[in-house]
Formats: sequence, C-alpha cells, structure tokens
Amino acid sequence: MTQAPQRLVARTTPLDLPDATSDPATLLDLLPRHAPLSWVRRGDGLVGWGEAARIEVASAAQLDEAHARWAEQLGRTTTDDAVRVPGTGPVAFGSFAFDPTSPAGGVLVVPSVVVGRRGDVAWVTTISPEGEQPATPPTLTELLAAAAEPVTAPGTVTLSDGSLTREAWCDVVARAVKEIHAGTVDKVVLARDVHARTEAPVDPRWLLGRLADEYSTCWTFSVDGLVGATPELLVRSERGLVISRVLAGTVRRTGHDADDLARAAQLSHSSKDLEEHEYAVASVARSLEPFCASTNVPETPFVLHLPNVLHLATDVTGVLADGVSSLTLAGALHPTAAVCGTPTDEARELIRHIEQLDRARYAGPVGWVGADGDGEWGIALRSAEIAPATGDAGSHDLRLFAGCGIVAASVPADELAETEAKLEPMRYALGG
Ligand SMILES: C=C(O[C@@H]1C=C(C(=O)O)C=C[C@H]1O)C(=O)O
Repeated sequence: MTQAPQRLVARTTPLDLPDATSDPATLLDLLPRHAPLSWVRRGDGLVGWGEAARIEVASAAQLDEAHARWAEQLGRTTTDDAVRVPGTGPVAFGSFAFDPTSPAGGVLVVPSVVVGRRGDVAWVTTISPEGEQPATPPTLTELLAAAAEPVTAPGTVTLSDGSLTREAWCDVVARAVKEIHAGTVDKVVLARDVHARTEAPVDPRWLLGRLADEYSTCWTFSVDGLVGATPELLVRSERGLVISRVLAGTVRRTGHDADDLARAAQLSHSSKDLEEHEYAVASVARSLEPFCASTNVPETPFVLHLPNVLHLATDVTGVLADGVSSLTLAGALHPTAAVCGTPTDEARELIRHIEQLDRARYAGPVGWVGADGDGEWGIALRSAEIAPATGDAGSHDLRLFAGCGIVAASVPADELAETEAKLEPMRYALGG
C-alpha cells in the first residue's frame, strides 16, 4: 500500500520583480544550480526549486495516474493564495517519457519554492510540510542572495555519435520511406541522439539562460535533468479554454532575411510539408474533440520563424465541455503525429522496431499543472537530457535529441540536415 502523501501548506504572496521587458531573464536568475525547475517564455512563467513532494509514475501512459496522485496530494494541502492567477497556489512541474515502455517513466515535482510572473503580476509560493512553513515569505533580496552561486560555462564541448552514426540513421529513414510506400504507415517521426561531453560540469542555468535569450518565443524548460526550449505547445488549459500549437513541416533558415522569406513562401506551398502538417493537426483535433464543446481548427497553417528553422504552425483552440485536468488532456493528446506519426499505433510500433533509440523524456509532455488542473504542457523538443551526476562534482554528459517527420517524399540526406538544424538550439546553449 502506498503511504498517504505528507500534509503540505502552500502560501502565495505578491513579489516585486523587475519588469519582464526590461529584464526578461529575472526569473531564471533566481534559480539555484542544483535541480532547477523552469517553464519560462519571454520572461513570464514559473521557476522553482527544492522538493516538497515528488510523484513518480511508470510511464507517459499514466498521466491519469499522475493526475489522481496530484489530486490526492492537493487533498492534503492547505492553500493560502493572495494573488490568484494561473500558476499561483501549489503547482507541480512534470516530465513524461515519450514511449510508455521506456524506463524513463514520468515525474511530477512539487517544488518548495516557486516564483512566477504573468505580465506585471509576480509572486512567490512556498510549499512546506505542515508546521514547518517559513514565518514570513521570502523577499526578492533573500531570493537573489540564495541564488548567488555564479553560473558557470561548460567549457569545450565534444560531440559524438549517439545510438547510431549519421549514415546508419539515414538507412533507418530510407527503411521508413519503404514502409510508407508499402502502406504500413502514412507518416512516421524518426529521431536521433548526439552525445555531448563537457570540459566543466554542466550548470543547467547556463543552458537555460542562453536558450531563453536566443529562443525567446519558445518555452524554456527544465525538469529533472531534461533541459530545452520547445516551440511546440501540446496543450495549455486555462479557465475552460484550451490551445495546442501544432508544428510539422520544417526548413532551415539561411540567416538572410530575403532568402528566408522566399523559403517561408516555399514552405507554405510545399505539398510534402503540408501533408506532414495536416497529419499532425488532424491528430490533435481528433484528440481534443471529445473534451470540448467546440473547437476551432484553422484551415491553413502560418509560418513560425525561429532563429534556426521555419515551421508550418497551426493553433488549434477549443472550449472545454467540463472541468478536465491539463494532465488528462496532455495524456489524451500525446503522442501527436508531430512526434510519432499516422496512424499513431502503427507509427509507434515502427519507431520501436527501427529507430534504435530510447527517446526517454525527449518528445514527451513537459510542463506544469496547478491546483485547479489548469496548466501548460509542451512537447519536450530542442532538448537534452543531462546524465545524472556521480558524486558532488556535477555531470559532464548530455544526450541531445532531434527528429523529423518522414512521409513518402522524404529524402534521407535532407532529413539528416533537418535534424542538424533542430540540434542547433542545444548546441548553441552549450556554446559561448
Ligand atoms: C521531432 C522534432 O520536431 C517536430 C517535427 C517537425 C517536422 O518534422 O517538421 C517539426 C516540429 C516538431 O513537431 C524535433 O525537433 O526533434
């Protein structure tokens, strides 16, 4: 029998934080080096540290179990919330494996301190065992003093092959194209990993700061050793409204504005990319529908400009029929055809069969959930997993991941180049 969760007290008070437009990094500046938690975009969002509670589940298929155990924890949590906006009160940061059979499983971490910002409202939440709560909430000066340990650079970074060489990965893509022609699937997403070894121990805050600076329109996340900046929102659920930002169909940017505009125009007319995109939108719309009184699925995608790539993008929105947790929604939406394929089950089987990679929590749901079930879950892309440190020294090893959608017209060498473009954010994060 599992033990009942510990009784907790969550207290949220306003915080006087500098304005996000003048200093978008402030939230990240508060983080300690050890096990930082983050979900930040354009200076807004949540950061957290410490561990008031931890809920571990066996796999991504168990987001419902994570929801049930989070509800159980909330039943034993007293809340005093003086701010009352999404993200105040008790929250949990989470990350779940892509494949339910992966040993990586899933986790919800309830931090002992959360600092959040939403426009000009900022707050701090402390979550502590009953009877142990601080007499007064921490001030900004105290928070900054606690995070005073300087951020350190990783030094020289050596990259090497992950589970497959580049050539072997191209062979896997060629095999997938054959399977598509044979009718096994319409689309399958294949990923590869690259190993990085750093000269100095990895300070996750170094990575987060660089990602947030360069990829400011992405969600910069850090949960349990998984760090990245994802442009893809699996689901945001807030006061009965849901949105999912679907991406699929990609070209590399050239760095020249005129050329990039021409590429954006080409992308929005490319039948191969539009086909890839359509599968992803359809899978999201289909999964959201049962939970919604109404949905809106735009007919044509827009082009999302990121520093490294251009993506076809569609924002699918809906009005929820009744209260359902963002964890349940994330569980229903995952895996979308943007990271798995179409049809889902056949594509997942094909990935298991040919990809030769444990994706672990890459391409799985990552984000946060609040006490009312609202929350934001991204797809953990443009990310790396920091290997657990042995001893106190910190880790020197990371696995970087990238993948792309394969359809009948895909060419292996082009797909390899696309993965290289998608590895760029994490390579950039390690540099400097
Ligand atoms: C799988 C990744 O990206 C996904 C695949 C895309 C594509 O195939 O065009 C585009 C965006 C993401 O949905 C990744 O970044 O690793």
